[in-house]
Amino acid sequence: MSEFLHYLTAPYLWQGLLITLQLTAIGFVGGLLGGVLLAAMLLSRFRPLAIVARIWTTLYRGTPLILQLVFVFTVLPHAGVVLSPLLAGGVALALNEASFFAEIIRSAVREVDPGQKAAGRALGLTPAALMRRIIAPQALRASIPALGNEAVATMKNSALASIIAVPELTLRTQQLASATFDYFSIYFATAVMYLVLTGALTGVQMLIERWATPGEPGKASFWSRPWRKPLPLAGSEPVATQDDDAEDPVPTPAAAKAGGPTSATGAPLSRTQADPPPRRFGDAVIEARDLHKSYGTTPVLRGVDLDVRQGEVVALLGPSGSGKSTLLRTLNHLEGLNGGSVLIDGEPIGYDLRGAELSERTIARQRVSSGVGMVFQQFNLFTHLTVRENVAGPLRWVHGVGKAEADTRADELLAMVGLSDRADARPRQLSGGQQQRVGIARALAGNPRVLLLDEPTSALDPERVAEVLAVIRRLATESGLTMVIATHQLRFAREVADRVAFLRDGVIVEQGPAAQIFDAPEQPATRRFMRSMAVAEV
Ligand SMILES: Nc1ncnc2c1ncn2[C@@H]1O[C@H](COP(=O)(O)OP(=O)(O)OP(=O)(O)O)[C@@H](O)[C@H]1O
Repeated sequence: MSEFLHYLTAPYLWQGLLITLQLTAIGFVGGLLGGVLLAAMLLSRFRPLAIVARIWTTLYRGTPLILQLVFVFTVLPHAGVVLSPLLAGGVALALNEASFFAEIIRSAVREVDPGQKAAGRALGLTPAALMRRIIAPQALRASIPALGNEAVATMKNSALASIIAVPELTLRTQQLASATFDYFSIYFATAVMYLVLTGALTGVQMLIERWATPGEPGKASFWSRPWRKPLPLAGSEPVATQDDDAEDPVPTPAAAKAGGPTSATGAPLSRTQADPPPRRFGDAVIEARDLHKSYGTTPVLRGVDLDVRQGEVVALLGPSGSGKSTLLRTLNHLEGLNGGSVLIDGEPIGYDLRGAELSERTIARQRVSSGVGMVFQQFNLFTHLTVRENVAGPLRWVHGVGKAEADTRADELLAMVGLSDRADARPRQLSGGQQQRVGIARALAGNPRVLLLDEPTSALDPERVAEVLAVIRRLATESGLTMVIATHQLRFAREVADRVAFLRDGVIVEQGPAAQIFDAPEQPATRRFMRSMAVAEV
């Protein structure tokens, strides 16, 4: 025991430990930076970059680290790069770890909910803003356990640097044991040192995980650090609270009544209905012409024509799979087209005048200037942000509104949908109905001219449907907002829609005033659908 304690405190081994820590730090930090770069290349749409990154990761993951160490140490000097053993060991470790980090980061980025990515795009976030504000924070959080594992692996792998004479802990252990023949005590002391270090790394990982997990009761949260929270503003307190189970929780959307939400100062956030862009095609805000869309070889839209006029509420009805959601998603170019065109206020969206698809960055700007907001079936709230941040964030990142003003605006909108008291909650702490009301508030924040609602109540429990329909009903009847609603709620559609378009197999088989389509549909398919849905709704 005394030998063990003697070696455990031996300066010779502690110096080795210090070098092990240095190697680990170089390997981890360098590996992380390289991993981010490689992951970006792997995810790039520019195929040559992705191919280079794939070859690199295959080479580095497919060959032993010990060979890579020798390679860096002995081959680089021939290219005029002479590194000390410590630096060569650190660089070799970093190069090796980079390919593992790249795969961790790549898969974490891919795992971020595609619905949230679609919501970010629909809100007008550019690809860079989407990555920075929505994808990276969530991917980073999801990567923490795997990154922690890699930190431990880097430390253990650093022992292999002894092969190029880096005097780290393992090499010194071997040297000391060979000189004293006291193998057991020395190796035991070294094992304890490694265990303490790797245990400390695991502890740090767990702390970071706790810190970065938002909304866990009793846990400090990276995303809700006190110093990140907005200061309370005079008059910015939510003005109404609402019972979760209330049937009709919506105060009057006064801002929307006045032509859509405006900023806290009363100034337009991006554009206003009082100052519309010049229209070239009469009163139509949306003009969809001969839309064709296929997934693979399966046609989903087969020549859809749809005009929506300013202030009109159009209900898209049709059997499941008829293409309602797809049609809505083509209207703001969340889905590209195989044929046809969409004009918003006379301007094509997604394509230039020659029909070439524009860059995502340009399309993001088009989405903002065209003023098309969207509400999703699955809500698609940003799960790493609070309710208020979900509404205020896009205002800041897309419309350039200051934080205080954006928060005030968010609070106004949350009051409007009856969720003042949940502004600091995380989306997963809300019921489905509440989440959808936040989704509506978020879509209204940018002062849209047109609101697309993609089956806004389909994912809700029956008892939550009424609260969301109440919000939409108020918007439809009081705000003057142009709306296109895909829905299976016939009674609701009949109540709010000015016009109904009935889709079947990717074609609008009948469209006209709501009363006519509901009371006297001309097409047998429409009649059959209305009959079957009426039975289902009884
Ligand atoms: N990303 C996709 N990849 C492949 N097929 C898809 C995709 N999205 C939709 N589809 C298919 O396109 C067809 C139309 O889907 P869509 O969601 O537009 O219909 P819908 O009328 O909205 O249906 P529902 O009322 O059930 O939501 C369906 O057959 C669906 O399986």
